[in-house]
Amino acid sequence: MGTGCILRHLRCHRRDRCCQGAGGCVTLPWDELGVTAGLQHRYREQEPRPTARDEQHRAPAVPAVAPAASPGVSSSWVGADDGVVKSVTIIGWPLMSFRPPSTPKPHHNWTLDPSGDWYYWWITVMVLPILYNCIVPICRLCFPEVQDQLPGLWLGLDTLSDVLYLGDIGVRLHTAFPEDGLLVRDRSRIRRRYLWSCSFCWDAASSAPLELLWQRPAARATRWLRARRLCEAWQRRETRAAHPGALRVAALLLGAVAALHGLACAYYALSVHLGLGSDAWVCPSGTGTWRRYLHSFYTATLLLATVGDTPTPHRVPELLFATFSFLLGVMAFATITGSIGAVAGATRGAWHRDAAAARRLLGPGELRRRLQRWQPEPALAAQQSTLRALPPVLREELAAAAHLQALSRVGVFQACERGVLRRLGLCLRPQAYGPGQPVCRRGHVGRHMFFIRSGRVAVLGNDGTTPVAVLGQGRYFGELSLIHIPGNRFGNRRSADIVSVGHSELFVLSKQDLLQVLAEFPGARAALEAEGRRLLQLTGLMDTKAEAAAAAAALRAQGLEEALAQLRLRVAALVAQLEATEGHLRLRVQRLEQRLEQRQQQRQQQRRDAVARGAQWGQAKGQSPGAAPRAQGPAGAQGTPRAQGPSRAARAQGTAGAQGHPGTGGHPKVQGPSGAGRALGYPRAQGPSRVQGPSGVQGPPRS
Ligand SMILES: Nc1ncnc2c1ncn2[C@@H]1O[C@@H]2COP(=O)(O)O[C@H]2[C@H]1O
Repeated sequence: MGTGCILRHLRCHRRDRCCQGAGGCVTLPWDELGVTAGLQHRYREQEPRPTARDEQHRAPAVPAVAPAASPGVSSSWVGADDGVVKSVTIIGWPLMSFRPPSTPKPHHNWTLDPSGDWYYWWITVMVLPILYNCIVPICRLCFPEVQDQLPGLWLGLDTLSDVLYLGDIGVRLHTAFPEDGLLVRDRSRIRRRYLWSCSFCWDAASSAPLELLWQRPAARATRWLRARRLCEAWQRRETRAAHPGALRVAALLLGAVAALHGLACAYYALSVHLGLGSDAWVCPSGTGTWRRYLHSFYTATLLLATVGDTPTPHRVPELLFATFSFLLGVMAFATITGSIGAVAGATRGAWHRDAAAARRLLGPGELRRRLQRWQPEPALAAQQSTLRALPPVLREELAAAAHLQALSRVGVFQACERGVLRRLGLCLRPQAYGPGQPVCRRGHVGRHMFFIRSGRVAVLGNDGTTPVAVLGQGRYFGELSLIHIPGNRFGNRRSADIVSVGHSELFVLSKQDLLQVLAEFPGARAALEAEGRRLLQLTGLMDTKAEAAAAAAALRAQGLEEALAQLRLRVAALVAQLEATEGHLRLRVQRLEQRLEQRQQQRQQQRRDAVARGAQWGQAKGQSPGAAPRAQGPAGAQGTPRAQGPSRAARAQGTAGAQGHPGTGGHPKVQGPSGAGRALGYPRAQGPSRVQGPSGVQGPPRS
């Protein structure tokens, strides 16, 4: 939390309602949530503020529609606190205090906080009757003279311990219990939980008044069943002790002494049974009670410690007892060795050292109590770092193994193929949230979707304080702003504030990954969209007009797309036709050119032949040089009229059509294309009708 925020809080310290708005403080029903305000503010800014680009894509307006509690979603709220003003104090400084706008008049709810002082002192007191019942009745049973000497004292102590036992049941019926890191103070829930638990069975059995049926100290044997409470008391003592290691060693010694005491009593009872002083192994007779007890305790110590310095047993009961004691001793030795190792273990010691330092710094108060209840989540960080270090294939396998079970519990993915879940599992990032820590903030641009692995989150209403729904394990949220649902009034913005109720563990999936997965698996997308639409309709966040308009626009767009597709098809067919025609024409033009060339060659040959014949004819006549016939074209003599220069008509045609080129030996020029031919880009390709016939071929070049 920034300094500005703290100052703002200090300014509105005594107001009924904190300032609200972006960057300001938001009042939450702390008494309902049981959450520190500091946590709320600290994490308010967790989701990034919208960027300019996001602003462009934002929905037209964020409406002020009160989301109704959805019938399909549980809206029960647990963990309600006592409704008084909460404050956060650090080293004596009241940093902030909040009073909800409509705080109900606090009513006395007699419940004990299990981490509070009252409970701590009660359970410390309970150590005495439990120890009494574990140690004294067996002694009274095995040493009848002890029972007989002070019957009044034992009756009084028994009664007192029984009263305390019953009182303990009463205390347990009023002790709040933590759920997701929050205390449940609802008496009916506390009662129900205790009465249906195993603890109640043990407690009831340990308080059973069997002495009414059998007036012997052995009837109190069931009181031992309360020994579990002794362990709890010890653990609580440890959390407050400055030197928990020493406390554990003390507990170990106490346990050893109790075991030795029990064994000593059993040894004495066996000795009485075999006859006191009847051999060297049994307890000697003729001494006082205290002396006999000490002798028994000493022998039990030797037996249990497996020192082996005891007199040799001869009789069967003696042998059995000694063997049993040795076995017990071995087990006790192993237990003690292990416990000493645990005491020496650094991890817990370090935690306690840190916690003690933090407690000293924080002093008494709300924050200290919350710190005591706080449990770090080292597992998540370890998971992440381990996964990062692995090769991709192994990482995928591990991610699937780790997340598949949790993901398959998510309703919308239950029907999905395993491939979707595996793919999703690879993209998920676990994240832990503390009590009251915000996960999403209404109006912010959505960038992540969340799956609840454990714990619960509350969806807050429009006022940002009233929970409208509580989502538990296996549920998901934050999808509405990521997937495009036509008619969603909030568009790509969060439609509600979401806070973690207690300690919760979520899987976070980024928008990019979600869209990628949904693109690969359209079935999952359809399911998610259908579910989102249902939620929007239930919460009244669906703009039906916009939805209808979007549906109509989609229909129009679909029609246009279909028309466009048809148009594309027709164009493609035309292009194909054009290409075919073009190929065909090119082929024809080539063939015509070849034929033209052949004819031209033939005519040239004819012309050469005609000239040669003319020359022969002249020589054969033997004419004089003056009367030598002019080398006339064959047209003038006998030459083929075609070999002559082009006639006027032919020439006229030649200009329009293919004219022979005098300079190039009368090659006819193929007329350039016109119209479609030119459009084809083949200037020389002309239909055969345009290719000049032989009349177009010019006569032989003038030499
Ligand atoms: N009434 C509701 N019940 C359950 N979930 C809700 C309710 N209102 C909103 N949400 C979820 O809270 C999320 C807030 O962010 P989104 O709008 O992205 O998506 C929203 C839904 O997933």
